[in-house]
Amino acid sequence: MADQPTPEATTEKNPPGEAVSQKPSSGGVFSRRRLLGTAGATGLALGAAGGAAGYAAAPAADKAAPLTSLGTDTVMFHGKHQPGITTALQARGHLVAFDLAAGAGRKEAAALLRRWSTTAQRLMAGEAAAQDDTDVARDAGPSSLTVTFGFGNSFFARTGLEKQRPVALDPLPDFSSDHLDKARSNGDLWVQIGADDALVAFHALRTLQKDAGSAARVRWQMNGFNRSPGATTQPMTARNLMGQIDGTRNPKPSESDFDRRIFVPAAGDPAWMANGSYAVVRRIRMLLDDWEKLSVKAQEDVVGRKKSTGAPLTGGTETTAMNLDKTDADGNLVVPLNAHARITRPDQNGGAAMLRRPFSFHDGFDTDGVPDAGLLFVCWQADPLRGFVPVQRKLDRGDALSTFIRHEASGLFAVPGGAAEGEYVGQRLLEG
Ligand SMILES: C=CC1=C(C)c2cc3[nH]c(cc4nc(cc5[nH]c(cc1n2)c(C)c5CCC(=O)O)C(CCC(=O)O)=C4C)c(C)c3C=C
Ligand SMILES: [Fe+2]
Repeated sequence: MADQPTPEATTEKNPPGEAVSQKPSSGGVFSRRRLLGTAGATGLALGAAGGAAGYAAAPAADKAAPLTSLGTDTVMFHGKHQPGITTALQARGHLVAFDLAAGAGRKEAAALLRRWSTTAQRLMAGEAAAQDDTDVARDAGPSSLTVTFGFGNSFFARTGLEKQRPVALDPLPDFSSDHLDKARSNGDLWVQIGADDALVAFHALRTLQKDAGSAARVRWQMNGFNRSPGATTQPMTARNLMGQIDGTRNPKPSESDFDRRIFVPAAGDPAWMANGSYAVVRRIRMLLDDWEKLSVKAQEDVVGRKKSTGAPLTGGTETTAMNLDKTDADGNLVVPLNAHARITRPDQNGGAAMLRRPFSFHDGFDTDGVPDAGLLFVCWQADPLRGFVPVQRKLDRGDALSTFIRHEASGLFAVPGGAAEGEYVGQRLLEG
């Protein structure tokens, strides 16, 4: 099995938050975003850069120097893990859940995952869809397109695979602050699409939806975005719609416990989830009218970090360790007890950790002018009971940020390991 390039490339040479592409032809590693002088990533990297393949390649006579390398950046479909987990944040994202159609079972699901995998592989390589391509992504390279597939709890009963359902897919507990819309939650199948070009991302979404044919129909869809590569003068961790630097303390692939925290072990249970991960998806509305009324100082107390730099309120730079015990001249804790960045720390939650890989969203304004905007919070972990659940329980009991956010939809999905060459995603489940 060809592993995806491991993100060790995020080393001292590449500051936290920088995306790195590997260029297999030269064997060397170069950072596209360093070349472009930008970032907007989570400190996670990867992607093999290659020439734009398939219909993205212009006739030789017309070839002009590319404006940037953004279009040619390619992430590999085949690998130990699925793409879109440790891949640097992309500028555009679609999250979409499908339900199997009445009468569709294991056979139809297997055929669908086979079709989807073929499409994902082709599109991620910059090729056209196998049939009836719409030309929407024509002229563009793969633009770091990733497609990631997952299974929801309800998938297993519908396909007669109950015995294969992981315990980790048991429904998430209710949280007292939840305002969940069931119609926009969960689903039999989940697809995450990310790309640095909006047309490339839409093209993938539409192609995969057409591939579903009569086997499955869309249950819900959410559209998100992040900063575009090249927008900042230097590599930086992304900001969210509250203006905070968000992603600083994500686990790093270079850390020794990264794999253990984020991925199911190769010998894990059930066997078909080897090298997979569990994705928790939450549509979190930000109450921006209230948030924006706060002074910057008050906003910083909510999080426990400086808004401008992301540094802890106890001093230093973005990556300086937070001094949890530091007090001011009046004896008050500098980082308040309910500050979000204090209470979400693994050392305050029995070691619970997750990899946050969100997209921002903005779905217009309500009739009263209130923005329907926030965070499509996607987090990855080897086991939600040792990742999202204990931390969200803690947040539910008293997080300073909770006054300014509302969880509106929720999903939990089992995302199997990456497909080997010649395999489709989920084959070990569907044909095991
Ligand atoms: C249950 C998990 C979490 C939810 C839900 C959540 C929502 C949420 N967070 C921010 C903004 C920030 N979060 C930050 C850190 C942080 N948040 C979580 C977990 C959840 N956040 C964790 C595990 C951490 C890291 C803790 C640590 O290891 O120190 C930060 C600080 C900077 C950073 O480290 O990323 C910000 C800012 C928003 C806006 C939000 C919901 C909309
Ligand atoms: Fe957070």
